[in-house]
Amino acid sequence: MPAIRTDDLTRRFGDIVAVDGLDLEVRKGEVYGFLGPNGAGKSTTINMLLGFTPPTAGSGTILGHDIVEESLEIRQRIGILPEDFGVYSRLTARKHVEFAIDAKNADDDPDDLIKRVSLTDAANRKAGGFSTGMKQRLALAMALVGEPDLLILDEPSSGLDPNGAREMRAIIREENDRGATVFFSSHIMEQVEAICDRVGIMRSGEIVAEDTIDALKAGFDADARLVLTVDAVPEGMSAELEGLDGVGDVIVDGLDVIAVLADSGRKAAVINAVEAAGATVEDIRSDEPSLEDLFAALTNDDAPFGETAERNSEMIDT
Ligand SMILES: Nc1ncnc2c1ncn2[C@@H]1O[C@H](COP(=O)(O)OP(=O)(O)OP(=O)(O)O)[C@@H](O)[C@H]1O
Repeated sequence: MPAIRTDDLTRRFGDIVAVDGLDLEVRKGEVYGFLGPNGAGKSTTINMLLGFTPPTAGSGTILGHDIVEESLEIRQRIGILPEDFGVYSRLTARKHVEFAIDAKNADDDPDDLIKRVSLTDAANRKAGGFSTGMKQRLALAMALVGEPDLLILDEPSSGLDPNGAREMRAIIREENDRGATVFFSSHIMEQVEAICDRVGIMRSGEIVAEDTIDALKAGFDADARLVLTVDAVPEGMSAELEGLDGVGDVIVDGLDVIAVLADSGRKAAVINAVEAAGATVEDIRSDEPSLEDLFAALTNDDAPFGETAERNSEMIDT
């Protein structure tokens, strides 16, 4: 039985199709990153999974329970960190965690959970005065109550400082090591790359690619980024290079000239054009695309990898 499964899950808001026939399967024990640009439908999907938003059509299960009919059973077994977590201003952090423990009939020590999210110094303060990152830490402490089988986290790192983001990663790993499945949405590619077993990339309400990050990258042309180190950058060279067939963006970073190639067969043409412009090429490298490049290719029509994206056999037809 998968941790999460959806069949043709759909949600419309008037004329807007926020989630369009989504078929998703998150396996037990994996860390699954749910990616997509603003407005792609991630939060709407999560809200349907959590029983906050009813689907217009389709169905879904979490740990075998129906997301519409059995949301109470589901809540007992999962930990959630919703988008826009609202605190009770007049209650302390400890009271919030105690509430969550009572609601789940769990026997956690609230102070242990508060310590895990580094809020010990603020445990007795009213949450109304908390910063965004502190509220996020508090929400995470509440999500961890009762050793949930599945954690569903909507942008868990939003509002966190770099230390907080690192701690969040560590907690996700610890929870996964204990056996929990983790499903989270994020815009932070380093975070995703560091902890996900698989990712699904959503666009306009549909999943456009789903696989391990390595497999997704392998489907792209590894030579797609050409980095030339030159002795000088003649004026107007970037514009000239961008005008070449098969060449997308050209970025100049000091004496490095980075050309994004839609066609990796155009390397020689770029090198010739750089030398024709009066520069000497001192070093040549080809970089593999980053997850950020993949994301751009799959979610942005103008992105330089758009054509290669379609060639990836792992890509799902849209
Ligand atoms: N309550 C609502 N009423 C009307 N439209 C909505 C509502 N909730 C979401 N939408 C629309 O549904 C689409 C998907 O939004 P959603 O919030 O799910 O995207 P998202 O992928 O989570 O975006 P972000 O990364 O910005 O959080 C958007 O066009 C949004 O405007």
